[in-house]
Amino acid sequence: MVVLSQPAIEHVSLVKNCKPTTFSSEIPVIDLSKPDPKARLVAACEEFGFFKVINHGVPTEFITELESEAIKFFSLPSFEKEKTGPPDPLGYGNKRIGPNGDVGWVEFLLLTTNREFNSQRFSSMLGNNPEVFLCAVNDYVSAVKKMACEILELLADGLKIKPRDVFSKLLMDKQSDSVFRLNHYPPCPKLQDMNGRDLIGFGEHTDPQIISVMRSNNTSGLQISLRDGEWISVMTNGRFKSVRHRVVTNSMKSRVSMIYFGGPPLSEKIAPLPSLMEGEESLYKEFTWFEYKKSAYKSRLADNRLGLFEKIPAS
Ligand SMILES: C=C1C[C@]23C[C@@]1(O)CC[C@H]2[C@@]12CC[C@H](O)[C@@](C)(C(=O)O1)[C@H]2[C@@H]3C(=O)O
Ligand SMILES: O=C(O)CCC(=O)C(=O)O
Ligand SMILES: [Fe+2]
Repeated sequence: MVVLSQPAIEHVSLVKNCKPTTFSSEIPVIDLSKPDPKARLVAACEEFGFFKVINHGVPTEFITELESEAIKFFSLPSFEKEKTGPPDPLGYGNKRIGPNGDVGWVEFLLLTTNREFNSQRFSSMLGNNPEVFLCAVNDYVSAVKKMACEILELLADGLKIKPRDVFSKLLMDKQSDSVFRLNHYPPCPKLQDMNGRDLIGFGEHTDPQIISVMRSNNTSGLQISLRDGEWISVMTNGRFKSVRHRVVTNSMKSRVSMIYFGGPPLSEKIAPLPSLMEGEESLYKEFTWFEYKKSAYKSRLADNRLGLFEKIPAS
C-alpha cells in the first residue's frame, strides 16, 4: 500500500505487539523527486508492504477537487446516496463491507476506473452534478495510475526484472480490473466497545490487488500491522508483502479516504515471475485474477485469501 502524502502530514499508526503507536520515523517515506529511489522502494515493499510517497506529481488541485466532491456526495441525504447502492460490489454501501457479514463505521462508494462504465452506470444517480463528480474521479485516477505505474517500473528495475513494464502494463491494459473507492468515516461518539476494544471503521485485512494508493484528509484512523505481516505477493514468490491494515474510529473528526486499487485484467494468469525464482519452486498453484477474485468474494475481510492457492497450506 502506498500513501500519498505531504512531508508534514502524519496520521498512520503502526500496531506492534497489539499496541498502536504513532512511529512516524519508522514508516518509509519515498521522495519520488530524488534520483534513484528504487533500492529504498524494494526495501519498503520487502519489510513493510507500505510506504508514503512525497513529491509524487499528483496535482494538488486534483486531490482537493475530488476531496470536495466526495464530501458533497457523502453529505447528500441517505435516500439519494442509496440510489447508487447496494454495492454489487460496485456502488454505494453503508456499514456492510463485502457480502459476508463484515461491518464497520463507514460509508463508501466503489467505482471502476473506467470513465465510460461509471458514466453509464452511475451518472443518473450521483446527485446534482454527476459529470463534475465523475470528471474529478477521472482526473485524479489518471494521475494516480500514472504515478502507480512509475512506482511499479522502479520496483521492476530494483528487482532487475526486464521488461520494466512487467507490472505496470497490467494497470495500463484496457481490460485492467482496477477499482476506485471513496470511504467516509463519520465521527463516532464511542471509540471503544464494552470490552475496551477499539471500534472499527474498516476491519483488518490485506488488499488483494497489485498496488493500492491511498490518500486521506488529515484525520487519524489508519493502522498498519507489523507483527503478523502476511507475505502474499505471488508474482514475487512471496518476496513482497501485502500489509495488514485497518481503520479505527475517530470521535471528533470525519475521515475521508480515496484509494486506487490497481489490478490486472480478469484473464491474467497470476504466477511468480521466472526471473525471481532462481531455481526455487513456486509457492502457489496457478490461477487467474478472475479465480482469485471469485474466491476473495467468498471470504471475510480478515481471512487469509491466498491460503487456498498455496501448494503447501499454512498450518
Ligand atoms: C469482505 C470483502 C470486501 C472486499 C471483498 C471481500 O469479500 C474481501 C476483500 C475486500 C476488499 C479489501 C480491499 C478493497 O477495499 C476491496 C474493494 C477489494 O478489492 O477487496 C474490498 C472488497 C469490497 O469491499 O468489495
Ligand atoms: O480508509 C482507509 O484509510 C483504508 C481503507 C481500506 O483499507 C480499503 O478500502 O481497502
Ligand atoms: Fe485496504
